Amino acid sequence: MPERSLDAGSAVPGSARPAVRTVTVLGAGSWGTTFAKILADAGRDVTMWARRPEVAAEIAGQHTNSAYLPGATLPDNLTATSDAAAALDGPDAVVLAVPSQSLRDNLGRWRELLPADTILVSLAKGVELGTLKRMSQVVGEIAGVADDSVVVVAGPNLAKEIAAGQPAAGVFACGDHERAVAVQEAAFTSYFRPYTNNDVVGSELAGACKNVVALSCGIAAGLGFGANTVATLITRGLAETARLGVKLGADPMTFAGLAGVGDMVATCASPLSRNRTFGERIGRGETIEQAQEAVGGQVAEGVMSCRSIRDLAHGAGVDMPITDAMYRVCHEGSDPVTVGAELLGREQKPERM
Ligand SMILES: NC(=O)C1=CN([C@@H]2O[C@H](COP(=O)(O)OP(=O)(O)OC[C@H]3O[C@@H](n4cnc5c(N)ncnc54)[C@H](OP(=O)(O)O)[C@@H]3O)[C@@H](O)[C@H]2O)C=CC1
Ligand SMILES: O=C(CO)COP(=O)(O)O
Repeated sequence: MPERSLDAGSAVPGSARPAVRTVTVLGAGSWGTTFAKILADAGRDVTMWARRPEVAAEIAGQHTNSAYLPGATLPDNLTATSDAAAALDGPDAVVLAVPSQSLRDNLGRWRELLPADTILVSLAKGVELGTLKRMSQVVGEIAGVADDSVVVVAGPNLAKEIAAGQPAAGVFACGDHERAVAVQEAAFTSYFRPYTNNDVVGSELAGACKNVVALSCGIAAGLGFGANTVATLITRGLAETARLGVKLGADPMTFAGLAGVGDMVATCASPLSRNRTFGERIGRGETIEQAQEAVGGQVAEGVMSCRSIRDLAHGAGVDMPITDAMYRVCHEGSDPVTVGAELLGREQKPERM
């Protein structure tokens, strides 16, 4: 049984707020499936698109997604298909839940199928290689909508915990407050509490950058270092994230919120994080390929985003030493111990710089 009635998302009479009663989630990985479960538990009729027919059949027939969320049972008002046209037959909102570097290609295939005026929601936490665009900018370009009309989901949201019903909060950022509230209402359950925020730039950059910092925390753990080292990386990682964000127009307070410190702490500290796990394997001396295997074919966005965020920071004239270090480890084959020593030995400076 859904927790909330289907009327919960009705448009407020006389208001510009769109109603969100039916939702399509494009992508059936860990977070896509968990977010779909949240929406269904909140009373929405949800259709998922999975690129592999067997995944769609399992979700629709058995109400499970054993490859991504073993042990979780999905609600009856959540179904799935591998036919994108069928999935996109008139939903009030469309949630984009594929990895960042695949969003442009996937969305290009779906563009003609998107219903007019549907609310587009982005779950991806990354910065596109080459274009250095945030995900809402990619969506804006491909779907032909204003970037800040896209609702961006951020915050400390490790999928497996939320799928198990553990309490968490998220932030839904959008330049159009009514759209953010419409999705907030559609995703409010007893275990997931969404907040709204109008800082799309800050929320997206916070979500992308923390994956890179989580790699560094994983490496530190893999090298055998303890809480002081991890806390130092979290704090200085947040400092360089905020430096980039503010330079690119973000509200500095976003980095003190769920999208900032919230997600940074959850991802950098949890063994459930794919990025942290990836880093830990590297710290233990494994190769990039072995580390990728450890995350079971799932996406560790920081591995690609350390390159795009580094390029973005260079272009903006912002110093991001931890991101630079992760780029060198992941893409230039640098030794994590040497890179760590260089990070510590940088020129001394005041904390707030
Ligand atoms: N997992 C989490 O806890 C959270 C994840 N996020 C973010 O959400 C986004 C999606 O993550 P998540 O659901 O966890 O990802 P997963 O790696 O768990 O799943 C990716 C999904 O996208 C599909 N897909 C479609 N096209 C591609 C492609 N070209 N390459 C790879 N996969 C493709 C995959 O299909 P197939 O199964 O066929 O490979 C799969 O259904 C990421 O940006 C992530 O950072 C945000 C918050 C929490
Ligand atoms: O974004 C996440 C938690 O908020 C998930 O992090 P990972 O992709 O590292 O698992």
